[in-house]
Amino acid sequence: MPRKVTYGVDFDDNYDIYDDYHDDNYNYDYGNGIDEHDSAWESPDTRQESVRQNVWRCPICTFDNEEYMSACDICGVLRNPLVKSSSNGQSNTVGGKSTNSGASVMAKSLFASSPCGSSEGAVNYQPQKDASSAEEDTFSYLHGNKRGQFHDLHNAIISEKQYKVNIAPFKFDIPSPDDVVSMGLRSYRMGSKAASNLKKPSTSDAPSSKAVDKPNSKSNTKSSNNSAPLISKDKSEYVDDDGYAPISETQTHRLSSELNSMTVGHVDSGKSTLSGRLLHLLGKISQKQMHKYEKEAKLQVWFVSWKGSFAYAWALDESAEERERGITMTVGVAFFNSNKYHVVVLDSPGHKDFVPNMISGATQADAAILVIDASLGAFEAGIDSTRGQTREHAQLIRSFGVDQIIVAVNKMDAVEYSKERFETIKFQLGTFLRSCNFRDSSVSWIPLSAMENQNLVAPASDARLLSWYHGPSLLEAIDAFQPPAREYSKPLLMPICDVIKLPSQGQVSAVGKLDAGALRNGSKVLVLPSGEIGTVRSLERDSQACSIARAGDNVAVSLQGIDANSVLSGGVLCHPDFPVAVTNHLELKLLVLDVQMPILIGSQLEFHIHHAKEVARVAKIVSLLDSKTGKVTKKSPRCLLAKQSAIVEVVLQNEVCVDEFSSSRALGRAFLRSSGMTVAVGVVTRVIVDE
Ligand SMILES: Nc1nc2c(ncn2[C@@H]2O[C@H](COP(=O)(O)OP(=O)(O)OP(=O)(O)O)[C@@H](O)[C@H]2O)c(=O)[nH]1
Repeated sequence: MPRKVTYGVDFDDNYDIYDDYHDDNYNYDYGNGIDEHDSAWESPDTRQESVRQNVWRCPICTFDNEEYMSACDICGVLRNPLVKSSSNGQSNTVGGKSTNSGASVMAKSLFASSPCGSSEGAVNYQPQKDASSAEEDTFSYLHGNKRGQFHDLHNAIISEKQYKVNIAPFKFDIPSPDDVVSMGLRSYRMGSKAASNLKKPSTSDAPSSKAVDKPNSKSNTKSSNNSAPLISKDKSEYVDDDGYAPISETQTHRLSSELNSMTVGHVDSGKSTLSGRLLHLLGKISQKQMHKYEKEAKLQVWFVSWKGSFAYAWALDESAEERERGITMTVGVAFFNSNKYHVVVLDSPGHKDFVPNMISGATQADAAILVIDASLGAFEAGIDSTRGQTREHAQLIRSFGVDQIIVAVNKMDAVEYSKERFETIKFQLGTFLRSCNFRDSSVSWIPLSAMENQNLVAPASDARLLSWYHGPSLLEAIDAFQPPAREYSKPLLMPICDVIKLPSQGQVSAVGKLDAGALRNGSKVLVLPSGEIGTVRSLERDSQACSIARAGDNVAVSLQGIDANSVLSGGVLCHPDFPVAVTNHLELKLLVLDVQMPILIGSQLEFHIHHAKEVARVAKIVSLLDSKTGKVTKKSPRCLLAKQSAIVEVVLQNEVCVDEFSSSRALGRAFLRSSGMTVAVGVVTRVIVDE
């Protein structure tokens, strides 16, 4: 296949806006010291555990743990480990601080040998002393943090009875009867009956065990910048017409990770139908509900020839206007469980007018399903550089750092399941995706039909497809995604995508995905840009109350002690000791897309960053960069043309919450749009504080 594209933007593989911003740029390796980009981050050597009433603050991730916890519930750092290591039996601590990369050594010793054995050179946990003597022990914070290991470590510790570490069972908070915020939200979403039936969560609701990811948590929510309501769906499991049984509850107990998967693609490619069909097949939409959708859809689309598949899109396109117009306008949110993941489906709008909503949704995506309409002429329209959204969506999700995608070549029924058509699409689109810096190994190609239920959750049954396709089904391809890395060991950061207000009760909830850190009921949070501090009153994940949420979780955070008007979508919740910058003056490294009009000094553009949108003026074009090397090729050019990369300064009409990309991916990616098109993608290189 040719390496260079013959159309579209030539994104160089080396150009780091599309590149991976790999671990060397963005690594929290405590074993090697501190991330030099994060100035606010104290050296573990200088950080001390702070103890407040009934809680102790983890020195690594800043999470406030209950007094009885011996290890941080989020990052697993031991509160008070006794380190006895090295083959000569001497402690590896100097001045009370660990001199080696303790966590990985400890994890290794725990997993490599019998938990109660004490192999040479291993670090052993001593039976814990009483609380007072434990307090006297030297703090020895763990270094060498590798994501995921701490939880395993933590689990290994708490399951090992010989080592008494005094970790009391996790205590779950049940909303008190007068907790109207929590109940209000729940009844709003699930109906009062569901609310009253809500059981006390089981102890397996601890974040590491993911028990909230129950297959019968059946809510679909609609999220947008416009405080769209969170709407519930009926719940019941059933066996599909095709005999496909949904994944069982016992299977889901093995789920390891939450995965935010976004469906993107050109208008009418079948994103909502595909998402709705998946939910239906996986038992997330009951037969009863499906009949209801069918009836409603039949009434509404009587003027076109009726297709049963309309009803599937109904599940995701919930607003009256979306249903009436037959298009998705905001990002539909729903959940299902695959064998490996708790999948959060973000169904994005394909119409170009709603790309800003798609951008907002993409802030939360870990992986994407790029839906392609295989019908003759439709694929060509989607890939068209001026009118098609396939290209824009692929560019946008890549520049959001999403590097693993499934290309779902949908509507294969419309082309008689033709292998040639599939191969043509794969060749043309594959060339473009490579030019956006998607690696071949991170792209799966799945031919399917959402309407005829071919190759979605089980192998295809149509002989025309079976004759040449023997690869994975869509669900298998989803399970093949690599688990997303999470920033558990950083201070709390949650970009707010939506705000739910219950004015009658004066209550407010911020909705979003935790980008870093963790939250629990009672945590203090700083709300920016308003600068107010509130207290977490309750947390909801998948419409279920939970006591704790951590990086990667999509939650509704109900706040108290705060003016509801100070919580805005586009804002941020963060740790009070680690505020992010709020500014209207930024330096950006940009890659200009396939634009017709040059970008000039003084150009007014739409500026998008996480869930915020502002008017931006290009104040200065500092330099042009070589797109291969990133070196400055020209200082102070007068304008920017298609495919050029550059350093620019922009001034925004209002302040937004930002961070440099090297410190925060979520707060450091920006998009510039004009006349309904994305004209440039970029990263924040400097937050400029004006005198
Ligand atoms: N033949 C055929 N039609 C399909 C298939 N999947 C979806 N459709 C039809 O394609 C049309 C658009 O489907 P939607 O699911 O609304 O498409 P969408 O991509 O979500 O649309 P937007 O979100 O508005 O961009 C509807 O008429 C569907 O019935 C399929 O597999 N085969």
